[in-house]
Amino acid sequence: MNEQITAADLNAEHHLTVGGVDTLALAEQYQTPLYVYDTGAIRDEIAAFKEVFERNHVAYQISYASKAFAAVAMYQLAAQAGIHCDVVSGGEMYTAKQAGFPMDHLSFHGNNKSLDELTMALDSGVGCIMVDNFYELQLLTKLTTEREQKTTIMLRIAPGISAHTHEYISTGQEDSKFGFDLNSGQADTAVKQAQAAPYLDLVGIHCHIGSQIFELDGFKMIVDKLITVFAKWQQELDFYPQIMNVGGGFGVKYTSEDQPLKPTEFVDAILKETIAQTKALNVPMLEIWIEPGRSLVATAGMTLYTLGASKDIPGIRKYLAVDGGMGDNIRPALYDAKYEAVLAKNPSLPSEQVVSLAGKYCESGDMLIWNQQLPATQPGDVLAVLDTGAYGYSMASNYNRNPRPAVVFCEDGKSQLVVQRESYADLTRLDLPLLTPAKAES
Ligand SMILES: Cc1ncc(COP(=O)(O)O)c(C=O)c1O
Ligand SMILES: N[C@@H](CCCC[NH3+])C(=O)O
Repeated sequence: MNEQITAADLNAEHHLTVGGVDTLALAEQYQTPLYVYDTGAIRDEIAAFKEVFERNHVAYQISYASKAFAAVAMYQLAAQAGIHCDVVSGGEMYTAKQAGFPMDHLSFHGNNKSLDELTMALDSGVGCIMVDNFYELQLLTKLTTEREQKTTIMLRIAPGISAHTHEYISTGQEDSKFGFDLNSGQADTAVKQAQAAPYLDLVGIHCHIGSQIFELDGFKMIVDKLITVFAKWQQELDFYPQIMNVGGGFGVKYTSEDQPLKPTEFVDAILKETIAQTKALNVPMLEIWIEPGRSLVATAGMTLYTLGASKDIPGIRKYLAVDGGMGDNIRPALYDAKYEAVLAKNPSLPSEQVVSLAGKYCESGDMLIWNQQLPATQPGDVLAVLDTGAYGYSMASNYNRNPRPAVVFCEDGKSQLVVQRESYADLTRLDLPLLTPAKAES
């Protein structure tokens, strides 16, 4: 059996369950493709992060990076769990607002926030703006001065440290579009400008080195580098950051080949390094913020698909096609990301075939999994692709005019639809007919 599934995940009929709900019943009730989440697992991850901070007696904030999975119900779950959220667009901010999320618990990120988005953040009382560049700093200084509105900010710093991950999801290196460059002194200038802005309250420094990180080194390096800079800023600029935000990026296990540390082990190491370095450099102990996205939701989610066509090329490969693909999970095509799938009706059956799981989109690259071992299958069987909870639904598209799937939350044996399946009518809702009058036949 797939090592990510245990006997406890199967019910008496050997069907795969999620949050105690039978996945075959979910496929039947809500149709496929379907994103399903074990929300108890998300709550457990949040509780585990809190426990590490509390065990180390460090003041903290957990800010869920909602780009990983944003929906009204997810912001509500985050609010129930008492954590903050990050948003990176007017759309995410709006969704959080619609969810009734406390806006002062939002942080607003982005490397090109528009005037409209910044105004929306100020109008709705967003808790902290993560200023990314000089253009934004000037815009925000002007806006807050005109409005005479005190606004809490942090500066996002590019520390010049590369994380060992896919280059598209590595963000901390010097050559990055995000943040004020530390090594060239841009960050020092930004601190001075923020200090001079009458309505900006610079409470801390932010840094995020990338996503799906498996090693501690990068995190330890940013802690060391930031605290060294903080010591310098104390002396030279009389600037004492209260908060050090180390971002997210904690790697998760997608396949049996992945051997990540537990997300909480990353945090434990970050806290211990911070305690040691602040003591060593005589910097007051900092409040630590983290921004986990993937690690809160990835393994709590899976996607259910129904098998359809197959193509067996003798001596080459057997393709099995599912009723979704790159429109609901772009990660394999975009990052060569790996996933594993199981047969929902009995994940413990022995493997009888090696297949490659194709999507239904008009692209040869629309492949979800290469070389997956599976028991015997037939059209109509439900497959569960595991660990799709992060950057699946949130990066979904309507490519080929396929409606996006529904999302269902499951917990304690009960399921709840939280995002409806798009309909064909939804697809044309924003389309307008051609205005040019038909040419008269001559
Ligand atoms: C600023 C920032 N914070 C947090 C995250 C969340 O990262 P992850 O989903 O890898 O935890 C990201 C995405 O990489 C990010 O850009
Ligand atoms: N979307 C990426 C992660 C990007 C993180 C955003 N800064 C992924 O699926 O892995």
